[in-house]
Formats: sequence, structure tokens, C-alpha cells
Amino acid sequence: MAHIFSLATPAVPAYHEGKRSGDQVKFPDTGFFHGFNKPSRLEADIFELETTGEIPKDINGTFYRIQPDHQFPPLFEEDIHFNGDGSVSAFRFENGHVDFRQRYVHTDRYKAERKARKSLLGKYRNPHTDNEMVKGIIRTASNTNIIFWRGLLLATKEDGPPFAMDPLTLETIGRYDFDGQVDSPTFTAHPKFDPDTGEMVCYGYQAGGDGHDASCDIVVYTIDKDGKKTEECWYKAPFCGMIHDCAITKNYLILPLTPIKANEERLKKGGNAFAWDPKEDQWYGVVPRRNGKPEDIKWFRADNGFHGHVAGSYEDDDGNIIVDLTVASDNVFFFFPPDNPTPTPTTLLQRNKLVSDTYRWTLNPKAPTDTRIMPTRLYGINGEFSRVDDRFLTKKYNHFWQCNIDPTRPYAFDKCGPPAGGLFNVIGHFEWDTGRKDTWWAGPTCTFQEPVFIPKAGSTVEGEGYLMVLLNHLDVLRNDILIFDALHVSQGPVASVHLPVKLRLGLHGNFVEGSEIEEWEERRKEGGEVGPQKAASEMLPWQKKRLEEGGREAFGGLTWETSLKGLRGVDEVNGVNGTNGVNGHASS
Ligand SMILES: C=Cc1ccc(O)c(OC)c1
Ligand SMILES: [Fe+2]
Repeated sequence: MAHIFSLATPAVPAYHEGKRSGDQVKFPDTGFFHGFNKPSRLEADIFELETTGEIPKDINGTFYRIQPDHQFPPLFEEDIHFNGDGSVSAFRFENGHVDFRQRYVHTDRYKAERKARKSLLGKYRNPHTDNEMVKGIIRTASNTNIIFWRGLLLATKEDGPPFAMDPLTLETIGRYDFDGQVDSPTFTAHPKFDPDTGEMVCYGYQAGGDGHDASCDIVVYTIDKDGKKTEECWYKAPFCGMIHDCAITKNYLILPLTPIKANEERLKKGGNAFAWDPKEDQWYGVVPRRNGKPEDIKWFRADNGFHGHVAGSYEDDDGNIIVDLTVASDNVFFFFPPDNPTPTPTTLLQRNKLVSDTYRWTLNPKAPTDTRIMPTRLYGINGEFSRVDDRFLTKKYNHFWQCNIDPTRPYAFDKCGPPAGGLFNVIGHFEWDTGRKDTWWAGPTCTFQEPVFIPKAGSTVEGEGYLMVLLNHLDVLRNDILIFDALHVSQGPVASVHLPVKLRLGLHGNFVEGSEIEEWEERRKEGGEVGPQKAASEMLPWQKKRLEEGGREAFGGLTWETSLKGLRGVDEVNGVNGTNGVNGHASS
């Protein structure tokens, strides 16, 4: 008798010539959807996770992190992980106990596709590949970072605006525009927080038009601790490259511009959002944090490289800007090859030769624009996802933590296959002052995801506290959380938390103190000092323009129903009577 799976095999395969055919829910059989990378789509609550060792009782708060996890099989078989819907995990630590919750971010995209019960949006950051039903939709999957800001969680991705969620329930509140103050089409996944002032320094790149036209526009904002926008300035980049992360010092914002480029013609042809340019420099834009003018942006340039994430940054005693970040030797995003690829395609071997050291750059803010720079220090490690004690951001700091790649360690390829997301088999604690490498290897079947640093309650000493990090069991498809003494990582974990399921490969996360969450709950309650958070009540400017120029026809039916109907601005233009809060947006 035929096996049930072969019986169930449809006459029509789920993908034909790289595109979805038919409505069967069947994910591609490609590397991005295989093994540890298999979609999970899990939304769950688990009360009292299993643990080993003693969970330190002075960890009281929630570790939030976010992962892309396609809600439905993608329209294109070769789709990439970064195009998956944002799904937020929360690990709530209280007095030695740990509870788990996981929910999707209900973006406009999520809601429209949910209604259709299938994917409607096409390739990563390319609206020209979308179904007509979602014309004019805000495309972001909000899948890159999850940030606590004034009592709410912001799920962010650099191709669109943030979406706000409730920190306790993980319910999506709606698109967030900082009470109408921030309306750029794009917004970074890496805002930075000044520990002295409580300000959020944030920006958007490719911020012109609808955020998908390869514009060179960069917008920089500062939001003060009370939620008021105090700075906004628009700058121009030399080309539309990726500006994924940033660094702040007391007086400056540093924007690393990576030579992976957007191009409108390529987008219109249905191509990739980016192409690596191996001949282009890596650039660093420096702008003042106060009273910036468009002409103030100054660019520093260095030989080609691919930026990873920033560790720390500050101004030294001479007024020079110190920026520490990982820089890879070649294109990390192998799925965005050059427009005219070299005859030899990127092989797994080439990819494994890629090294990513931690660079220290010293920038003289008085130097002229276009100054060429060399790193002032290389740490001599190979890794990514650096974290610091965030209380020391903008200050001279010593410690950072990072996922490392140690190819000399044994890896159980037979049990695990290729290491999903990269062979981050070591977690490390590093000190600039001593050059110390305090590392711990996870074993032949495990890799790490990004760590978070948790300061020890009551201590103000840099680095005193815990390092919390997600461990991938690539052989048994499960995750743990390991907790280390942050200054003694090589001693191994002091405790671990066990999930009975597999998470996806996430991007970023943050730990938020329980007391902070509770204080904000008080302020945010009905009648509280600040009052409930409000979702955006207006369309974005590019959507308004689209409506004025093209009318209702400029939008797909599902965009209209799931994200625009009920927003202010729609009814006046369209002459439709009455508002309808279909999507829960505040209508005051
Ligand atoms: C490095 C990460 C990175 C950059 C751009 C993205 O859209 C993204 O999505 C998850 C991730
Ligand atoms: Fe990032």
C-alpha cells in the first residue's frame, strides 16, 4: 500500500517554475525552509518551563526576541528567511520561574494574507512582485527587532514603520507613528537609546517615496524620554545602500552604509531588492545629534566590506569618535549576488571562508568629508551579534559579548546538516583593555543566537550581571536558553531553560526589567499618567498621495479592507460615509 505522503502528493506540485501553483499549504523544499529552518508558525503559551540548575532569583523581567516565520508558503520558491512574518517570543523570568509566550505581529501584510489564507506579497522588499489585492499595502513583516519603548513593544524592520504590541499579552496594537510624529515610509530596526538622557535616536534609509524606490534619502529623528520628537533632519546618501545598524556617541550618530545596493530598474523587473557591489567602499555617515542640517553629513570611506552589528561607540578624550562593529570580508547576503556575478558562483566553501572580525574605527569629526580610513584595531575573532552593557552606550566601555565561529571545533554534519544560520558554535565575552577571550563552545550539535546582557540588580559596574543566550539544538530541533555569569563565560552556564519546541532563527532581542514593565503598565492604564498607547490613525503620506492621485483604484481590495478602511484621511478623499474601526486603529 502506498504511503500516506505519496497518496497525498498532489498531481500539481506546490511550485512550478519557481512560483506557487495551487492552494495547497506546502512550503518549498529549499534550504531556507528545511531542517532547523522549517517554518514553525507556532503561537503558544507555556507556563513554567523546564529548567536545569538554579535560575538566578535576581533575574526578574522578560527576554523578548523576534524571528521571521512565514505565515504561509511564499509566492516564490526561492524566497528568503528575511521575508518571513515577524513572530515574537517572550520569556518571562520571575523569582526562578520562567513562562513562555509567542505571538505573530499583526502587520497589515499579516492581516491581508490571513484573510486570503495565502501569501499575497512577493519578494523581499519588491512591491512589483505582489498580488494586485495588496497594491498600496505597507509591506513590512516587522521581523527584525523587538524594542521596549515607553510601555509598549515595537516590532521593527527597516523596510517599513514599526508595529506596536502589548508587552504582556503580545497582542498587536497597530502601526505605531509616535502619536503622529513619525511618518517616514521606513524606520530602522536598530534605534539607539542614550542612557543619560533616555532619548531614542532613530532613522530610516531609502526613506523617500513609498520606501521601495531606491531613493538615497535618509531621515534621522530623536524622540525624547517623554515621547516628544525633538529632532528631525533629512540627508542624502551617495547611493541607496543598506544602513542596517547605527552607533551613537554623546554628540554624533554614525550610519554605516554597506555596499549592497538597491536599484529601481531591477525592482521593476521583479528582481532582488539588493545587489552586492564588490567594488564599492564601505561608507560611514556621521551627523550631529543636535540641530543637524542636511549639509552636515560627513562621509568616511574604507575598502569594501560587509557591515555586521555595532558593539559600542563613544567619543574619546581627544574628541574622536570610536565605533566598534563587525565587518565581514565578503557578501554575507549570498542571496543578493552582484548584478554581474563573477564567473565563479558563490559556493558553500567560499561562504565558509568569509571572516568577520570586530573592527575599531577612529573618526575625527573635524576631518573633511570623503576621508579614507583604516581600522585602528582588529580584535582577532570571527563572529557577529555583539552586545554590550547598554548602560555604557556613548561611554568608554570595555566588555562586549558575541557569537563566534570556531571552525576548528568538531561539527556533527551527519546529524545536523549544514549549520542553519551560520556556525555560531561559540559564545564569547571580550575585553578591549586586555584583549581577553573568555569563550565557551556549545558542542558539536549546537549553535547560538544573539545574546542579551542583563545587569545584576543593584550593581552599576560594567559587565556585572548575566548573559542570556538562545541555544539551537540542530540535531533534535529544539531550543534552550543558557544563562552565564557575564564576566565568566568560559565557566559554562549557571542554569538553563528548556523549550519543548524549536524556535526559528531569530534576529534580535532585548531584556526588559519587570519593574519597568509594571511601572509603564500603571502609567499606560486607562486614566493613568500617560494613558493607553495609540496606534496610527492616519495613512502614511505616500499612501495619501497615492489615494489623491489614483483614488481607491490605486489600492488592492485587501489592502483597503484590512489596513486602510477606517483610517482618517480615507473618507474625505473618497467621499465614503462614516468611519469603521475594522483594524482596531484608534479613530480619535
Ligand atoms: C542583518 C539583518 C537584516 C537586515 C535586513 C532585514 O530585512 C532583515 O530581516 C530579518 C535582517
Ligand atoms: Fe540587526
